[in-house]
Parts: sequence; structure tokens; C-alpha cells
Amino acid sequence: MTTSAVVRVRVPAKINLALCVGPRADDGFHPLGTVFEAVNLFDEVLLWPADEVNLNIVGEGVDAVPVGPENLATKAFALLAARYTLPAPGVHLEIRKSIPVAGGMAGGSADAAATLLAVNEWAGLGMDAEELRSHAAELGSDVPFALLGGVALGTGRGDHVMPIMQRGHHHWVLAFSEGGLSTPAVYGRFDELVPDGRDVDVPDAMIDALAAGDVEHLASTLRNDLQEAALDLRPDLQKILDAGQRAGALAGIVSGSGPTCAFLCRNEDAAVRVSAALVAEPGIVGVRRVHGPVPGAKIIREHA
Ligand SMILES: C[C@@](CO)(OP(=O)(O)O)[C@H](O)COP(=O)(O)OP(=O)(O)OC[C@H]1O[C@@H](n2ccc(N)nc2=O)[C@H](O)[C@@H]1O
Ligand SMILES: Nc1ncnc2c1ncn2[C@@H]1O[C@H](COP(=O)(O)OP(=O)(O)O)[C@@H](O)[C@H]1O
Repeated sequence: MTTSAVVRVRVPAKINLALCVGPRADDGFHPLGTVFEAVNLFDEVLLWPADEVNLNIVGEGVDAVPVGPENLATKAFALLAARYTLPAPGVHLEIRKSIPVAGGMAGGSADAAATLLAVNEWAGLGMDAEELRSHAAELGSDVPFALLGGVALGTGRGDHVMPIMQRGHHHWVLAFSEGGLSTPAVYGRFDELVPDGRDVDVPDAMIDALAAGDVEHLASTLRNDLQEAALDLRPDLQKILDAGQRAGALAGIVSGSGPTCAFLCRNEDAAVRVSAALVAEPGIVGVRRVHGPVPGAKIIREHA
């Protein structure tokens, strides 16, 4: 096999700048108004033809990632294989993980999105953005955003995504902590704490701050309705949020369902200071400076 037979896709993690959560609906999902931002922390998925489906995962947190049919990348391949005629009976998928597993940064969704794009390219399916989005939404609520990237408003389950006009460049510090948090468990605790849900309208002030490129105003509008539930399950995260604030972050927030904490900083120098302070904090297993927004899943044209 030549390296040109390999399709390689790079796909970003996300932070929810706003995660406004309504009451659980009869289908078990919560209506959302969410603002996603893609940041430069990437997984990669490599795909090449094979006689059967093989999956190989390397990198961050691999021991916690399922390698069977329940892996979201395998599911994405199976979904397209059931609907289209593909040039080979299987593929080899290699996932190179940098996005923390079960970290509230949508790493599994990212791998699913990357696989959809890789199969589309390899098999020459010619799917347009809407076709890809609709397959993506079947795989998980966060998967459509991983295709789109940038900054986007998510409604419905979070799977209807629309780009948001925004200016500027955001400097974030991410604090990774031991273990993950289960998304269904966090939504379940949210139901106990807030049975009637919250208002799902994303605050106008956030949309205005994004349009104006005003990072201080943006920091004052960050909102995560799942944060209280995540903190209830993981009270240790409050110390991390406090430490980031003390170190000079404009604001700190639990990323999605957690447990990753994300700190928005005024500029790169401030981010360097915040990350240096957090490295010494107990309970943090990794600190990473990232920026956003960045584009969604992209095919990398150089050889693997
Ligand atoms: C919370 C968020 C915020 O972006 O992401 P993470 O922080 O976990 O990455 C998302 O809503 C997670 O999206 P995703 O992880 O794709 O969820 P799915 O696979 O669709 O659903 C997993 C489970 O989460 C719950 N769920 C998900 C989305 C939603 N709008 N309401 C829900 O209640 C349901 O219990 C569902 O069974
Ligand atoms: N390719 C994948 N990468 C990571 N996790 C995966 C993948 N496929 C399935 N999973 C499962 O999805 C769960 C949620 O993972 P992830 O998407 O990383 O977190 P989160 O939903 O918190 O953003 C994991 O605990 C794991 O069991």
C-alpha cells in the first residue's frame, strides 16, 4: 500500500462558551442553546482500505477508549458502509488521540466526524455539507459541530449548527484532571438539581461580545448550565476553577460535561502565567494552552 492510499483527517476539540440546558424531553435528550468554539487541540484519523474493519488507537487516554463496534469512529464507518457502496469491504482506522477522553471536549465526536470525512474522500461519495451533517447528527449531538468548527450556535440537541459571526482570537488554558465524567451521568444530575431546566436562549450579550471581538465582555458572559451538576459529582473541580481565577484568568468554566476546566485569558502572556500557576496545582494531570476559533475537520493533504 502506498502512503497516497491513506486519507488523513485532523479534527478539533470544542469548548462550550454557552451551554444553556432546557428540561429533559420525552426522547431522553435536553433541548440546548449552545455556543461551540473549536480550539487547536486535535485528534487525527487515518484511513486506508482493508478486507475488514480494524481499529488502532494511539496517544492520550487510549486505555479508556473502546476498540470494538462501540467506538464512534467504527460506528461512523459502519453507518456509511450500510448506506453506500464502498470500494473495499473494510478499512483500517488509526486514531491518534490528543483530545482527553470523557473530558467534555467531544473527542469521540471529533473522531466520528473525521471518519465520515475520511470515508467520503476515500470512497469518492461526494457528500455535501448537509448530507455529512445529517449522518453526523445520527452518531451524536456534538458530531455536526466537529465538522463545522469555528464558532457556532447549536440548537435542538446541539446537532443543528449555524456559524456565528465573530472577530478575534481567544487564548485559553485547559486544565485536565484525573478520570473522566460521563455525559449521561452529568445530564442525570442536572435533572435532579434543576428539574424544570433552564432557559435555552443564548444570552444576546455573548453574541454581541463575539461580534465585537471584546474578550473581556465575552468572559463575563460565559455560561455552563451543566457546571453545577459536574461540580456536584466532582467537587474537587471548584479548587481548579478558583486557582485559574487567582492566577489571572478573565473567567474559568467547566468545559461541557467536564471535568476539563477552561480558562479564558486576556492575551497570550496572561495565558502563559495562568498555565504556569496551574501546573503546580494538585489534582491537575495536564495543562495546555490553546487558541480558537479554528476550522472543523479537515483532510491533510501531505503524506502520512
Ligand atoms: C454535554 C455536551 C455539550 O456539548 O458535550 P460533552 O461536554 O459531553 O462533550 C453534549 O451535549 C453531549 O453531546 P454528545 O456527547 O454528542 O451526546 P450524545 O452522544 O448525543 O448523547 C449522550 C447522552 O447525553 C445526554 N444528552 C445529550 C445531548 C443532549 N442535548 N441532551 C442529553 O440529555 C443523553 O443522556 C444522551 O443519551
Ligand atoms: N473514538 C473515541 N474516542 C474517545 N471516546 C470514545 C470514542 N468512541 C467512543 N468513546 C466513548 O465515548 C465516551 C465519551 O468520550 P469523549 O467524546 O472523549 O468525551 P465527552 O463526551 O466528555 O466529550 C468515552 O468514555 C468512551 O467510552
